[in-house]
Amino acid sequence: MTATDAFSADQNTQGFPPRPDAAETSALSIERVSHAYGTRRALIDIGFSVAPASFTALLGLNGAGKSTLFSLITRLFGIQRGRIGIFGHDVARAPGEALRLLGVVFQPRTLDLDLSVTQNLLYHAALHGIGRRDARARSGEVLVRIGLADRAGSKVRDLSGGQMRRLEIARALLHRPRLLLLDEATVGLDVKARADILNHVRQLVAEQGISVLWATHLFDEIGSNDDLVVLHQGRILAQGKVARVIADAGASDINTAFMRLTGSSAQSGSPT
Ligand SMILES: Nc1ncnc2c1ncn2[C@@H]1O[C@H](COP(=O)(O)OP(=O)(O)OP(=O)(O)O)[C@@H](O)[C@H]1O
Repeated sequence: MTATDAFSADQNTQGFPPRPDAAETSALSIERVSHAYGTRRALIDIGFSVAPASFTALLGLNGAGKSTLFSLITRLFGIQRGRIGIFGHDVARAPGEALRLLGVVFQPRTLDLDLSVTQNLLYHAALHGIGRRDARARSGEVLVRIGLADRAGSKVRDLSGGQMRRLEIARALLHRPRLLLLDEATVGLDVKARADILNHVRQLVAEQGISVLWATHLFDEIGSNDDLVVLHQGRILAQGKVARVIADAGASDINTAFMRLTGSSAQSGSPT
C-alpha cells in the first residue's frame, strides 16, 4: 500500500476546501494535513492554527506525531496531504517566503562543540547569507536576548545542557523569524534549566511578539493562558485555550483532561 492509499479510507481527507481567510492572519496554519510512512499513518487529517504573538503548546506522548509535523512544516518531508501556511505563505508553493519567517529548534542537538558560542552563531549566519558585520551585531543581540551574553567566547563544550539549548534558540533567532518552533526543547534538562528555557521563550512572545509552537509531552510546561493542541496517535483530540480544553473534558486540571481525552497520562516529572 502506498502512502496515498493509506489515507483513501479516510473520508475526511477527500478534497480540500479553499483556504479560509483567517489562515492569512495566522502565524502558522495547518489545514487537513495527513502523513504516512508506508502504511503507518503518523498524522491523520489534522488542523489548527497558531495566532501571531502567541504561545501554543502542542501536547502529545511519544509517537503522537509531533516530530513528523515539524518535519512537514520545515519541508524536511514533502506534504502528502493538506496545506501548511506560515503568515499566509504556502510552505509547498512559496517555501522561500514561508521559511524565511521560521526559526526551528529540533530535538537533537546540532551545535559544533569545538567552536565558541559566537563562532557557532557566525557560521549559521553565513549559511543564511547574513554578512559578517551584520552577523556579529545580530549574534550579540540574540545572546543578550537569551541570557548568554557573558558566554559569547566560551567553547560550546564548556556550556551546560541548558545553556546549549539556549544557544540553539539564539541561533534560531539570528535571521529574525516571526514564528519559532521548538520540538521537546527541554528534553534531558534539569528542573531549573527547563524553567529557565521556558521563561526565555515566553519572554520572546511577550516582548518581541514572536509566535511560538512548543511541542512537549510534559503538561507542567503548559501555562493556564496558553493555547493548547492535544495530539494523540496522529489525531488532534482537543484544541483551544487551556481552560476551555480542561472544561470541555469535564476535568479540573490539564493532567486529568489529558487522561480523559487519551486514556493515558502525560508526564509531569523530568523528561525522559
Ligand atoms: N521515519 C519513520 N519511519 C516510519 N515510521 C516513523 C518514522 N518516523 C516516525 N514514525 C512513526 O510515526 C509516528 C509518529 O512519530 P513522531 O516521531 O512524529 O512522534 P513524536 O510525537 O514526535 O514522538 P517522539 O517525541 O517520540 O519523537 C510513530 O508511530 C512513529 O513510530
